[in-house]
Amino acid sequence: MVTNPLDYVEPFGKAGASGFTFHVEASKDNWQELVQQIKSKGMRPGVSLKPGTPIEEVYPLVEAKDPVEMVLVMTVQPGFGGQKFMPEMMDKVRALRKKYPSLDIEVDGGLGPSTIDLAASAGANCIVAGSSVFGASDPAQVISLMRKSVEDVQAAS
Ligand SMILES: O=C(CO)[C@@H](O)[C@H](O)COP(=O)(O)O
Repeated sequence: MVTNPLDYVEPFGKAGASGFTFHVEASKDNWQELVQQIKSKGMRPGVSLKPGTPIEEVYPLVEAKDPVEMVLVMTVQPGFGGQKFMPEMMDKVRALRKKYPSLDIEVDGGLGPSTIDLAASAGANCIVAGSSVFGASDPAQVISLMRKSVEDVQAAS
């Protein structure tokens, strides 16, 4: 998380990033400008929220005339890898999926074989995973397992 995301839009765009996700907590006063700047640099805008932030805070950004295209629900406190997944964050994912059936919903923190089904069944379709992949003896197998969990939920809905 950075506290001044606007400062990073241009350098990230120049570096070739395809998406730019900023924290709603760090952009209360300028998220509209941020979204416009991100799009003007050819990147896809997303918004993230910390575990203590109510999900309702991102609704205006999803429903704006110039909307974000992805919501990232943090399932740990932002900062470092290897933390424990917070299952109670799935209430936020469920609320988002119910309200926005085709929105990209990402989860980040503590995702792996033991937590992926909870996230996928709640409606998450983009998964950030660090420790479970990089610490695995067979990373490709862990990725396949998680992809299948998401695909199985999508196929059933
Ligand atoms: O960096 C953070 C949070 O800021 C981590 O959540 C990683 O993005 C994912 O790491 P694991 O939890 O999968 O180890």
